[in-house]
Amino acid sequence: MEFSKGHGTENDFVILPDPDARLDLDAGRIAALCDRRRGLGADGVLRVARAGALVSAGVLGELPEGTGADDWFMDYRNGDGSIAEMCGNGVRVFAHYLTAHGFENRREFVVGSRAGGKPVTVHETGPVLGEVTVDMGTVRTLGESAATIDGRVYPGIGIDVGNPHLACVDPHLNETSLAGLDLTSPGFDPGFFPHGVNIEFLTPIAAGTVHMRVHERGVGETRSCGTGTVAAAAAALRFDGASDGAVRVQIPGGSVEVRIEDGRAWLRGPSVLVATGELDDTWWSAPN
Ligand SMILES: N[C@@H](CCC[C@H](N)C(=O)O)C(=O)O
Repeated sequence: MEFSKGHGTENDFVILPDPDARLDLDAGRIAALCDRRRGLGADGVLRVARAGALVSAGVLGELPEGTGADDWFMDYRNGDGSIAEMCGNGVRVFAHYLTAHGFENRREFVVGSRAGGKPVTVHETGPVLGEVTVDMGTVRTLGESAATIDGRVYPGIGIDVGNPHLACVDPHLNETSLAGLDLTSPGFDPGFFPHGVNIEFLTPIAAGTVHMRVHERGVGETRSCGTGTVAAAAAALRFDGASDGAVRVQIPGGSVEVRIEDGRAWLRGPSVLVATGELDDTWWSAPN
């Protein structure tokens, strides 16, 4: 069974080409595959399948908005095996993979996701390096909430980018103090976020840039989160009393550019394809 491995600003994924949606991606298998000791190791899995095939296989109940049956669908799974609606870094890596591996000849096309079809523009696509812009769609503000770390409260704003985020802009944070935060298990209000939440901690905008770290639902702290960078940019602009603008978001794994206009966001950043190989079928049928 073929796999590839790739990352977007060090948010890493195992990519499973499965155009006809034949694979059984149960949570135990995904968790074993993503485990950094007993599996290949990754923050998540991207299954590459036709949207129509996923509907026929019963993985999707119906075609998501803006997605055609022949569109490629990013069937995203978190490292713990849970399903998430969207992954911003994942879409960039997915689009790069499709073009670099001959699944797609166009440079502009739609990638299906559970949060709807996401138009992409592939600026560069080499065997290793890619650069992609994703039209992330609507950024929806959910209201004020807060995260806690070691009893300290970080006020934040709930933001829906297809998946849920709590973006906490703290004017007392700088790059150094941000690096010192313990993001093992930040607290949040489960009444506000009944399905869990991705939590971003960030500095205000200075010279067009924010510094951000993230704790992802279903994974833990990651080196980057694309949807999280969009939520962070929206929260940072709002902190400055603005709604539109371009923000460079610096994360531990690199940096990306987010542009927000009239409540819609675009995410531009790199993608790296690291390896392609074969998973052992015996291991896949009973991972241990
Ligand atoms: N890393 C992703 C987000 C993946 C999903 C997230 N953990 C969730 O459960 O919502 C990104 O780049 O956006």
